[in-house]
Amino acid sequence: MARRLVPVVLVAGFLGSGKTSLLNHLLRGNHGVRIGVIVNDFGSVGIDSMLVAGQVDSTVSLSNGCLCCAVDVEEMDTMLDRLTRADIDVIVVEASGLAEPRTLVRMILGSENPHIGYGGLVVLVDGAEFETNRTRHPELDLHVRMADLVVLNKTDLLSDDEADTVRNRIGELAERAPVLTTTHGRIDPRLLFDEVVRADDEPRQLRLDELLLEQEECHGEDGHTHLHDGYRSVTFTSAAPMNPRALARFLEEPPPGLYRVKGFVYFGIEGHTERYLVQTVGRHIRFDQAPWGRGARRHTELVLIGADIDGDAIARALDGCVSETSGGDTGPEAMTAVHRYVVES
Ligand SMILES: Nc1nc2c(ncn2[C@@H]2O[C@H](COP(=O)(O)OP(=O)(O)OP(=O)(O)O)[C@@H](O)[C@H]2O)c(=O)[nH]1
Repeated sequence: MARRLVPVVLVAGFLGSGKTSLLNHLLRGNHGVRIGVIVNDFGSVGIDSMLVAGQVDSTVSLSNGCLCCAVDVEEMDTMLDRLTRADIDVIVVEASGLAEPRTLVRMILGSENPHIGYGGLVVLVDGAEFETNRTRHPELDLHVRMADLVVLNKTDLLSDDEADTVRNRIGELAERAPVLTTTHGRIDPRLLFDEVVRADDEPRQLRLDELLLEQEECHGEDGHTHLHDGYRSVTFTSAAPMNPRALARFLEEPPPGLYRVKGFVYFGIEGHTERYLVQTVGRHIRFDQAPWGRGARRHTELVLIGADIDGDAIARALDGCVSETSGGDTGPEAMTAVHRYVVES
């Protein structure tokens, strides 16, 4: 079996854009997922980590300033290592409002920890302050461009027209990244990580986050009804093998709004008939090879998740990646298109 990887999700955004709010929202509505948190405070007082909903055990706080300049890769690896040993399902790094996301992305992609995988760069935008902030800090445009997912926050402070204007601006910058519109960072956690089914679901004491969730539900404030915001998932299956070049092209140039793809693929090419597990976040692609279970039917099954995606167009594009419809090109050499993304375990 391929090793289970702990995704590391990076949450960035300018000062006050709503990162801590989003993190707290994830911690409260975690659907049983064990979330490890690295909070990167700017300055010597760990304010942000104090604001993170009581999850002190699983929080590693950096009180020595901005992550991108104060922590080298080895130090980051030590923190990630500590969290992966603690039986964590996902790690969320909240970057300080001044951190440079590019450095963080490089740190995760360059990490030598074999237990972690890149979980995506989420960039928050303060809808009310975006134009002012980007005038003063032009580098914010670059941050939005790099995002795998943009969260347009604080829309309660905007009229519909103003929200459209900011959304269009983000669309120009981020081109294909999905844009979620929300308040108080309330996005659907399932966009960032999978729900986990545990064998030990027997009666037990509620954890703090579950208590908080229950309290929110009592007050009718559970975010679930507001979460969806155009987010949806599409499933694709094919019994016929997939064309590696065509599928790689599809993943490299994902349709607008597509954020994640996960599942397994059957290429059926001589010497490459094993099961290829695929995970993408934005344009970051990863394949792992794994044997088929005994008696398992050879086929492809993908789940595609995004915001405002066109399910029919995606289905048509993937139908076009099935070998028999894509017109040949399926010799063993075609597998190089996929093998460059295979991670040896
Ligand atoms: N009106 C409104 N206020 C919000 C929203 N989201 C966050 N806030 C408020 O904005 C302030 C900043 O939010 P945080 O979540 O702390 O932002 P942050 O990005 O972690 O801030 P820094 O750590 O300073 O970079 C807080 O007072 C929040 O309560 C929103 O959608 N609407």
